[in-house]
Amino acid sequence: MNLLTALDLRRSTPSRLLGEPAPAPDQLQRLLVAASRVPDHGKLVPWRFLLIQGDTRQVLGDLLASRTLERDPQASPAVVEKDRMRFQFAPLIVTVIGRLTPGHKVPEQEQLLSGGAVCFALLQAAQGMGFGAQWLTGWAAYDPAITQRLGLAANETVLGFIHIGTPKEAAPERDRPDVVALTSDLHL
Ligand SMILES: Cc1cc2nc3c(=O)[nH]c(=O)nc-3n(C[C@H](O)[C@H](O)[C@H](O)COP(=O)(O)O)c2cc1C
Repeated sequence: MNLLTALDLRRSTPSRLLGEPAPAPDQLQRLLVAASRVPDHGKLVPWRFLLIQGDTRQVLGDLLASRTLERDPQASPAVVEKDRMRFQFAPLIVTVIGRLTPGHKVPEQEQLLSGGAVCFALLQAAQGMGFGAQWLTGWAAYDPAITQRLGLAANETVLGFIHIGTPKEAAPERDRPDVVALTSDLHL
């Protein structure tokens, strides 16, 4: 399949539809290498990967559940359970962490964009290898108590939790943007 066709066929597989098997270690390595081939102004490599897999997913889910109750003691059991399960479906979550260099001549926005490109490339690479994937953040990506437990430094931020696994069923399609309506010519 050529690249253009692959782009046309890309879609997310919701994490709840993802299961075993996960990419094997050599496949994961291959995915990360492919995803790292992104534009990077200043060659800062302003991102890194943190893998969440195995029992750690359950531990993290429990952490999210207790944090939810800490943030809102009135949270319903359904909400708490949803948070407990967030990392339970896909067997592998690749956390893409932005590592910003403040004050650099390359603006922080561009550093973040390079990391965003990594997230998107990872989705494409996973699908290209026959896996399904979804880019998720959710409140946990921005919660200081959680990001501290993930080991993020002060200049780091979660750009995405990329859930990867084997689709249990075909991913749903959704309406796509009307590019004609979104496109105009510059007239000066
Ligand atoms: C930065 C970012 C964060 C996202 N976080 C969430 C999320 O927390 N929950 C969610 O349901 N979708 C989230 N999405 C949307 C999904 O990744 C995905 O786009 C959506 O499931 C539609 O699938 P598609 O990729 O086939 O368009 C996020 C997307 C981006 C770019």
